[in-house]
Amino acid sequence: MGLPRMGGQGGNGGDVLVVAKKDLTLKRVKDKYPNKRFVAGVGTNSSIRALKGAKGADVEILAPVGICVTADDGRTLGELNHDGEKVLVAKGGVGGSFNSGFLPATGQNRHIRLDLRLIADLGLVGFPNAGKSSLLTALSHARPQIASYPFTTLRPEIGKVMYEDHKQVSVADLPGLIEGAHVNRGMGHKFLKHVERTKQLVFVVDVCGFQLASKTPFRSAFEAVQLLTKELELYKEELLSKPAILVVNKMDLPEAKEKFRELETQLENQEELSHLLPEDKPKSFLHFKHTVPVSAMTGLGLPHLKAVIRKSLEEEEANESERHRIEKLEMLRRKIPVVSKTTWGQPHSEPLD
Ligand SMILES: Nc1nc2c(ncn2[C@@H]2O[C@H](COP(=O)(O)OP(=O)(O)OP(=O)(O)O)[C@@H](O)[C@H]2O)c(=O)[nH]1
Repeated sequence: MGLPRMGGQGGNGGDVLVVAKKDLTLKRVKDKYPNKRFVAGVGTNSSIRALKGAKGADVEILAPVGICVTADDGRTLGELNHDGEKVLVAKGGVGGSFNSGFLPATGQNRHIRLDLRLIADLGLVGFPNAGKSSLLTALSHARPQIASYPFTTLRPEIGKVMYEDHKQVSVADLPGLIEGAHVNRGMGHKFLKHVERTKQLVFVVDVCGFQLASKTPFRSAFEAVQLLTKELELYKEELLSKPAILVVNKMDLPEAKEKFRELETQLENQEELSHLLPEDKPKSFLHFKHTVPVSAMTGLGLPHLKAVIRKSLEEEEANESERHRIEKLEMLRRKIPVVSKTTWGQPHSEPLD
């Protein structure tokens, strides 16, 4: 409020902004703000000592880089592509002054939606040479570089998997992960930062295991799965809450079938076998929605993998829309007071539970 006697001007209300912060994930944002309601500070009235009242405190909603902010009418309010970028979502009301009869104006009030712009539906995660690029080529129309030495993939290569009914699914081949990627070894963070921007993960392992270099130890397929899990966990644990599919590649190699059976048994008994793993085993084991044996080279198992990918995405979409429906209902329930019919003339409100 302005102070009429002195022609004073009240302070403006604070603003609500969304601010991009690197290394944040959408899940962390959700957990941090369970109420999903943000109210900026009220401006102070003008007084004899301060004819112009102070502005109310702004509220900053921290969100991951790559966020698109939309209003509930579908209008895009802004995109945040770099750390520290901000978008104003609700402006505080202007303080009262001579022009407004010294009364303050109401601030903006908005429902917003935060969407992480995904680079692809699925992200291929695997140690170098597991055959991610070969798999992407075999599944889609991408033409990634393929070579028999590690780190061929330097940046995410996106391929489109086509289905007979023209449905398309995008798959990103993320640069080769190595042990210690979470501390930025190899392509470390460059790789890991993309993982958040895919809906689901596809772990790719060589059925025969791998050895990164002559000085590093040999890792079985089972160990590769656990080490990949550990790398993701150490970087950002919540990445492991994404649905995951395990693709066991190079099934054309001799003894692949026996090795695959062995891996299946090991995955069924992960807890009991944890003592066999290297010291840095993951805190919790991943349970894959599907485990699919393939050969990117001969095409074995690829039609099945395509079907599994689609099924998994559709299942998640159904879960997601159900979650949205429940959230909307919850929101309505909190917002709409019920006017009791029994107390005519004296409406009283009660929550709709
Ligand atoms: N036998 C066999 N070899 C394969 C198969 N898939 C890939 N390879 C070979 O494995 C090597 C590595 O394949 P890539 O597709 O480049 O592996 P990548 O995981 O993308 O490797 P990075 O780009 O380093 O992360 C190449 O020599 C491929 O020819 C397969 O199904 N069977």
